[in-house]
Amino acid sequence: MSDLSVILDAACVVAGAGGLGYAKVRAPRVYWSLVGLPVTWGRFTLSYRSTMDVCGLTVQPSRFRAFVTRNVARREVLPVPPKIRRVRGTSTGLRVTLRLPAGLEPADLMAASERLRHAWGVHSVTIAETKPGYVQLRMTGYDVLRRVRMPRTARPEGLAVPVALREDGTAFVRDYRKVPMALTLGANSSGKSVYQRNLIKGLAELPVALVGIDCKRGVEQSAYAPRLSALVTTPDEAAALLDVLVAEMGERFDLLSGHGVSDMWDLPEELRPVPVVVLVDEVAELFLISSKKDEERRERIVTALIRLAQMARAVGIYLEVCGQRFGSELGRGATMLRAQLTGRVVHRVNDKQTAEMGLADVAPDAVMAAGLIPAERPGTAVAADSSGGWAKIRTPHTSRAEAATVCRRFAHLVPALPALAPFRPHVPVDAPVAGPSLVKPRLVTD
Ligand SMILES: Nc1ncnc2c1ncn2[C@@H]1O[C@H](COP(=O)(O)OP(=O)(O)OP(=O)(O)O)[C@@H](O)[C@H]1O
Repeated sequence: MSDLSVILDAACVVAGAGGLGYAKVRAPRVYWSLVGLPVTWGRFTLSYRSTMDVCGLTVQPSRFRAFVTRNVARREVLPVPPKIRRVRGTSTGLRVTLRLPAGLEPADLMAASERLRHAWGVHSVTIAETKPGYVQLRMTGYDVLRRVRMPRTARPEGLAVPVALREDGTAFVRDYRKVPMALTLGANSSGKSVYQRNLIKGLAELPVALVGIDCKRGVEQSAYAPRLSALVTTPDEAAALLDVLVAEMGERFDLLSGHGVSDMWDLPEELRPVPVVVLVDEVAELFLISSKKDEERRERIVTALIRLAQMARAVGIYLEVCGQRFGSELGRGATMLRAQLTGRVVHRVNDKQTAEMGLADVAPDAVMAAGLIPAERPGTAVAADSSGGWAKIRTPHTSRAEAATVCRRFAHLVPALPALAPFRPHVPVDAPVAGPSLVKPRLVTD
């Protein structure tokens, strides 16, 4: 009898260990919550002081503090690490808020993040400054970018769309009011279209006008036609549409000056024009020319894009440009336009120059990270902006059909914008959701 119970106990232990091993590989979230989090929390609590000490993240307390707390001279008190303000476990890692003592700055912790990662046995440690004097250590227990699951709280709101997951387990949010103009670069099959799909899926439920410029004959964006205020699929149509957008920008500036304000968001809500997001797929198609006649069109397009990129933020017109490369080889105006697109997302690239085109001017440290994105991880990218900060991100896998379904669901949100009416794509009432040539763009020219 006792032999049997021993065997049963052993079987339970083996099954339990096997289950945990399986969970570690197949369900890392579950494994982290059951095993990783308590173990890491314990390890962190027990070794915090000594780890910070060996990593050089302690400072001698001030004379006043030494006297008040210990009633001894400053030199007799041990150096102190940053004060722990809060420790919080999440489904992907551990967040620790620290109050920095005088003499330490966020950069000191950033420089030590690799050492902290090893000390606490976690997948990654990133440091974010939350407010002056405070930082958050964001530890992840496992590789959250292997299978992307967006945080439940990440919802589109205002003009901000959570579009991908960062390496530290938080959502990467594309916020048009903070970064109005952006450029997405990447090699073939690196995940640019999926990035734009996630963006469109989020934008579709917000009160914005969406404008598509897809010179690959609309193969990607035609599926989103029900939610688009305008869609053009050839460079000629794009030139006409961009002229209209520049005229719209002028009218909106007249409105601002009539009300004595310099930004659309300062207008009373009832007077505020609807924000417009212009999504340009494969921007090189707009720059390339094959004849003398094309040259004039190219000039028109480039001038309009530069004017919009330089000024349209204040009147709520935003550019989201996507392409494989975007450098001086595209001709006059390309680098000038690129400089205005300060939000950058660079997917896997074929050469270092492309990574430099996308990142060197805003976040030089990120260039190397973009060059290391593996081909077997499509959708992975480096996101940066002119603040100098950057993060590795990966989009959730969203199919074209999924994004198209969302666009149909929110088709009633297409705002009335008379200027764009001639470019409104015609959507057959009973059209299938994501057929390759779902809609015929309709362009009415005078
Ligand atoms: N986040 C992701 N997770 C998993 N698979 C992805 C992800 N993003 C993209 N993929 C896959 O990678 C492949 C290429 O993606 P996508 O079409 O977005 O690339 P692209 O850069 O737009 O390519 P192209 O320039 O050729 O149009 C697709 O099969 C897609 O399903």
